[in-house]
Amino acid sequence: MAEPSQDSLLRRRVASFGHAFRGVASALRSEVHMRFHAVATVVVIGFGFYFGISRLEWALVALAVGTVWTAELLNTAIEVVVNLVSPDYHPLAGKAKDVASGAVLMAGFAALAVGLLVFGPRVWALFAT
Ligand SMILES: Nc1ncnc2c1ncn2[C@@H]1O[C@H](COP(=O)(O)OP(=O)(O)OP(=O)(O)O)[C@@H](O)[C@H]1O
Repeated sequence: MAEPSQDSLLRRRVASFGHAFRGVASALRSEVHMRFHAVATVVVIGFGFYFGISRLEWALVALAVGTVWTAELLNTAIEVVVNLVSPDYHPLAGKAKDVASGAVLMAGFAALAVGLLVFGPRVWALFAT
């Protein structure tokens, strides 16, 4: 069997990126929580520039933001699959959705901790002066 050419491998990679971005756009359209994360991300990036946070702090913020987006996207995917395979009530369907939501909650707590540690003292200093 002939090896796929470099050209067709590249085309497949580009197509995969297209599918992935379509997934993010689709989740943004259907999930109000995703839109909330998008707004929160813009606000956090704005805060980062405003307060001139360090390179390491940017890395922590990027990790926190990325983790929340990842958890929310996986939660959305799980919800969609559960609705597909179990449109009727089933305790396991409920458990799958609850556990997936739990992942978003945990990522949110971690992001909150990063936000408070990085921005908390700076915001506090603004009001204390
Ligand atoms: N098919 C089902 N069988 C049993 N319980 C379900 C089922 N669908 C939903 N549930 C229960 O209802 C809760 C909310 O489900 P729903 O599909 O409304 O998610 P959601 O509120 O849209 O989630 P999110 O807020 O993360 O978008 C679930 O976490 C689960 O406890």
